[in-house]
Amino acid sequence: MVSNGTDAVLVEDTFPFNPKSDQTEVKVTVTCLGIGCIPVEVDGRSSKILGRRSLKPVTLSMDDVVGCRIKDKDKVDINSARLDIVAYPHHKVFASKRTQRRKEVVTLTFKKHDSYEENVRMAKDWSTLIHSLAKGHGFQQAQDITNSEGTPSSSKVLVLVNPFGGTGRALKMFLEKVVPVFTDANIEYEMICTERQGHAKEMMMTLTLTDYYGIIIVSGDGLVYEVINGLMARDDWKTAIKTPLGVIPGGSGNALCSAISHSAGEPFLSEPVLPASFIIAKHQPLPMDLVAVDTAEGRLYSFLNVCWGIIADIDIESEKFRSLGMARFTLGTISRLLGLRRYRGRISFLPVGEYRPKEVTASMKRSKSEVAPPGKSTRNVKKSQSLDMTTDTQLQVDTSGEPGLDEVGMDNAAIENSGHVVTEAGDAVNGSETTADDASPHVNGCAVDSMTSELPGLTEPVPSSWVTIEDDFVLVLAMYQTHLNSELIPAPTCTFDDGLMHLIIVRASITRTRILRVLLAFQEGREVNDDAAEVVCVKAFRLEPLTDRGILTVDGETIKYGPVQAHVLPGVARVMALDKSQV
Ligand SMILES: Nc1ncnc2c1ncn2[C@@H]1O[C@H](COP(=O)(O)OP(=O)(O)OP(=O)(O)O)[C@@H](O)[C@H]1O
Repeated sequence: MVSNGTDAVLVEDTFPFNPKSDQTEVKVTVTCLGIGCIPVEVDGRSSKILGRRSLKPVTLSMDDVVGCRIKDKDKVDINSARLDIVAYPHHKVFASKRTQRRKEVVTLTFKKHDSYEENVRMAKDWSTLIHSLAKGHGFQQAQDITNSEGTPSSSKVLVLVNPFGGTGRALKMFLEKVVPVFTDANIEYEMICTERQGHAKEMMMTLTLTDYYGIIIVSGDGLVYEVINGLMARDDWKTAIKTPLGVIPGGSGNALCSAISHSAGEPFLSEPVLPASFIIAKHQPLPMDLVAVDTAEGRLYSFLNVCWGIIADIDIESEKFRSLGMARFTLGTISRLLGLRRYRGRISFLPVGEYRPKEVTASMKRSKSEVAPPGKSTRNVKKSQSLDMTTDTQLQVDTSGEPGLDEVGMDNAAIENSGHVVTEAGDAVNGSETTADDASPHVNGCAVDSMTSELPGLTEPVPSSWVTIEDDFVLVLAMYQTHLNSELIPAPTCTFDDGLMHLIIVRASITRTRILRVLLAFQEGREVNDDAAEVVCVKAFRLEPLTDRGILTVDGETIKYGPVQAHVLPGVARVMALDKSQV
């Protein structure tokens, strides 16, 4: 039924499953619970009631089990002890190819002994074992359960609910949908509703963290950002930031939660709350990179992205339509495509491995005089007619037709003088010789990977090992999670702790139609395939906008417009996620 040679049986017994005491065999292995023949409740209804009268053997995967609970004493059979085992396996959605998790409860009745105490002790042993296996602790022997490595020291989590996040239903959602899963998974919690912007950050700065084994954020990315920056502002930030963070989608974008669901293989569809609650119930904290972002106003700690250009504009300018949920992004996209803006700027970065410029033809042919030294302005480089439109301008609004290369008929020669500049120490134009090993650990003698390391000041030149591009851009987006929101997946290959930023650069030579295609690729989680767009894996970057006005965001929050630079802090934080490879 359950056991095979590699999945040894840890405990087994027979149990009565009806008042006439028909016996059925139940076995527990590291990976599953195998039951000979027993009624199972699905969504609160018994399988008998559901019409499955000829009951078949049931196998519940430990991956789907969230917990067990000893039930109240039976009023009739007073010496028996009953144990509910709760799982959330996937079920097919009617008339669809999709599956959805649904609750199933298996009740085992322990009545071999004459006293309730002895029966309940047995039930508790089973409960402890199953509970530990459900959390992914791979015990080979039942007696190991007393030493459950990884069991948190505190028994409760702190839940922060932003009552105004997203469409303002976070509290109701938590009470109605999340609390039942937490109850099934024996999760104790303390809940606090945030009272104002900044409240969560203040709390994190003074909280006694040992009182909790994790912090659950029921809101959007804004509250996660506050929690992370609050933890990083503490004197004990090195340990504080290791507090596992869980997220329930109560905002409008929910990028982190979408990334967590995606990486766990749990589709973030019409019902994202149950999978998110399930993932938290499984409690498998994974390391997560943070990114230190230096701005003119100081340092921030970021977990999602740094964004400049069309996507930042869409995100921030559609804030006023927050009550529409995800629809606000669609509305914003249409508006920004109609009034397409290009931004002049300089992007410098430390690539991982060899950097091969995507839009190379122009750069390759460029004369030495057009190649700016790192950190030096190249504004006086001669520009083509079309790109002169945006040179030295404020933010440009293009109200003409398709604006890009296609329409104005720029050829390579024109591009050659267009002000696209790629610089790099050594053989700049032919691409860097830098290898992953060379690139990752040192920038001007600083270990970029080290949590204490610093990049040069924002006004100092970038290190000579960096690549610099000066051009007109439609988008510069540094991603370190797969998702931008629940519908856009610009960096599908990102993992929580890959120690990288995926720098997406879209030049202003792109047309509206092609931008739409890029956005479609983001929506479908596909690789972007456009001559004007490139994705570079970097350890650090500096972005210097050369327009006076524009929107720059970190994790969806607007920051002061001006130069920013960022570097990765690999795996410093922890997030409650599921490693699909282990599921
Ligand atoms: N009680 C409150 N009143 C007003 N603002 C609050 C309160 N609690 C938290 N906030 C702030 O609300 C802002 C928005 O919250 P959050 O980002 O979590 O939701 P969202 O913007 O809808 O989601 P997303 O960021 O995923 O789009 C955050 O900046 C947060 O600090």
